[in-house]
Amino acid sequence: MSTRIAFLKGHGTENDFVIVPDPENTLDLTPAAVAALCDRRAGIGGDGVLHVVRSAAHPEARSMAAEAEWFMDYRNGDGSIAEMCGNGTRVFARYLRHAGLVDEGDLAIATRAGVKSVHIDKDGDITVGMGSARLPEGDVTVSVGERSWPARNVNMGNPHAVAFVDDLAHAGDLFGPPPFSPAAAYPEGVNVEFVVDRGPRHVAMRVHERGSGETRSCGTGACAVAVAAARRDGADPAVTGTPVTYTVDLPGGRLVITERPDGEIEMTGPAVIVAEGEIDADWLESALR
Ligand SMILES: N[C@@H](CCC[C@H](N)C(=O)O)C(=O)O
Repeated sequence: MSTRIAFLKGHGTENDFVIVPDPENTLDLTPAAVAALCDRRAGIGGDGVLHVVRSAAHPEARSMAAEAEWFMDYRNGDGSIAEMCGNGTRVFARYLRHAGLVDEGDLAIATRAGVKSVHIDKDGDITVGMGSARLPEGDVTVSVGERSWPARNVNMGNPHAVAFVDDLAHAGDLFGPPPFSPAAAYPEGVNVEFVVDRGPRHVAMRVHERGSGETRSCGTGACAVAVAAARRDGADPAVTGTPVTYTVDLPGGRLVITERPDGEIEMTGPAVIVAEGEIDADWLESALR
């Protein structure tokens, strides 16, 4: 009988994840193993993996252990490592609650982008304090087919290029990453958001994620879009002293993003656990050969 590895499947506005609880960090989750798990035909399927580890047991999180017991070791679907995943943080919190490891209310989760404060509401939604956005200077152009748009650099711990377009269909079929220039703008790659207006402080977007392709939602992307839209609309909470809220519609659902005068950005949305089971360790091993 082969060894079994517990897993769960969850999503946040249809950004879906394979959740692998591994409190003592005993699993060797190589990039190839992550890609095999995320494969939608030969594996379980997901945009990424949420490796659930005690902060004290992970070399990248040990320094955060006093503030946050749990570390979200997030991996993209192609096995690459990303600094932060907004939807993943909500789903991670939902898992901790589901497993009885935390209560409803406030908790802290360690990520590669620092400790994030999370609130699990009784009504089911989860709010994540995403930290503040950085808006690096520099002009970037994003292209799809014959069309090109200027894009705004927004860093939410991970990099984003936000392009306002007339029609989300202009983003085309995002099988491959849309080219951007200059290439030097994002040496580590970038997540690209295409945005249209839906109404006052209400936008809709599509996203091509670094390491995962087009996904049905991206939490850090929605925050980047809200900040880019606010600056375009002349709204800066740091200047006015008033919080600004944008509703962001994504193919997989809706997120509400509030930027406060101190720069802190709060993202609120759903997070769902849909299944749990066991991975056959022999299959995973053979998938790596
Ligand atoms: N889907 C995530 C972002 C995941 C990381 C991203 N693909 C990257 O490489 O930066 C989210 O909800 O924020």
